[in-house]
Amino acid sequence: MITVERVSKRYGRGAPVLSEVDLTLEPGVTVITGGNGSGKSTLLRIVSGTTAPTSGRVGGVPKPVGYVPERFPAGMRLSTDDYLRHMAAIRRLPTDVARARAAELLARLAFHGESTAPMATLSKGNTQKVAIAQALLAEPALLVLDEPWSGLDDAAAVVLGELLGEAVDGGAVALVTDHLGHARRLPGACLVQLRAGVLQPGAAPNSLVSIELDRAADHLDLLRAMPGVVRATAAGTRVSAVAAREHSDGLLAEALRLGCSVRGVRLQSGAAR
Ligand SMILES: Nc1ncnc2c1ncn2[C@@H]1O[C@H](COP(=O)(O)OP(=O)(O)OP(=O)(O)O)[C@@H](O)[C@H]1O
Repeated sequence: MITVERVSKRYGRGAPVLSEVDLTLEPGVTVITGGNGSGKSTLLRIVSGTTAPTSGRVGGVPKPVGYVPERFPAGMRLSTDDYLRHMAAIRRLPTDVARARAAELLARLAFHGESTAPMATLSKGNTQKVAIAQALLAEPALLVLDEPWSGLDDAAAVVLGELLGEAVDGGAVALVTDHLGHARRLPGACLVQLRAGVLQPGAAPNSLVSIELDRAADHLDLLRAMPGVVRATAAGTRVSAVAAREHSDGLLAEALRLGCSVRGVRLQSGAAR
């Protein structure tokens, strides 16, 4: 469990950006919501250890930490391959393990960039895929993701939800901002809001629907790309999908149109932690 205790932050002599923030982070996904400038990125940087609070403390941070900043450094001359090798070395990952994990992550995210070219030449989405890959290289116990869905295409957005689900299933703590609305649909996601640097306690239960489909595996990519689909995995010809409740009718209609048969539909309630 990570404890954020009375954390305040001001930059220079400016007004406080965070005021006495108290927060407990448990394994699972915690989504920080709030308007522009409310202090979300600052809080994430403090929890990730990249910025020091002006007062207060963060305790119990497990290692390793994977961090995706809101803005990846621009103009990187390193190639994707060299950058991921470098990040793996910093985390003391064995070379062969790191190479295999990087290849797996880039393949799952459908990275289509030139991995030997300078990262500065990559598209926004491909750069974001590298940012996500480096954060997940060492199977982090704490994942701090600042707008990680930004720039991702629909298919990669679904894969990121799956990767996050796998990390959390493995016991990781994930602290996320996401103005696109993907994170709040993840199972069990806990939402907390910042308003002008003050944390507003409370959580919104998010309703999700589990859908089991037969004769569906050939359509996995199409189903994954449907709006509101949080995850979809295939086993044999069957597909298990989890979708936001407001999108489940659309998903079922499309599945039937594709010739799948519906084996089961179950409402999940993402209980607030
Ligand atoms: N390094 C910095 N130096 C000075 N001021 C900063 C710095 N970083 C952030 N700020 C200021 O702190 C306030 C909160 O910024 P922060 O980026 O944490 O908010 P945010 O909620 O993530 O915003 P957004 O949704 O727009 O990304 C803003 O007024 C911002 O200008």
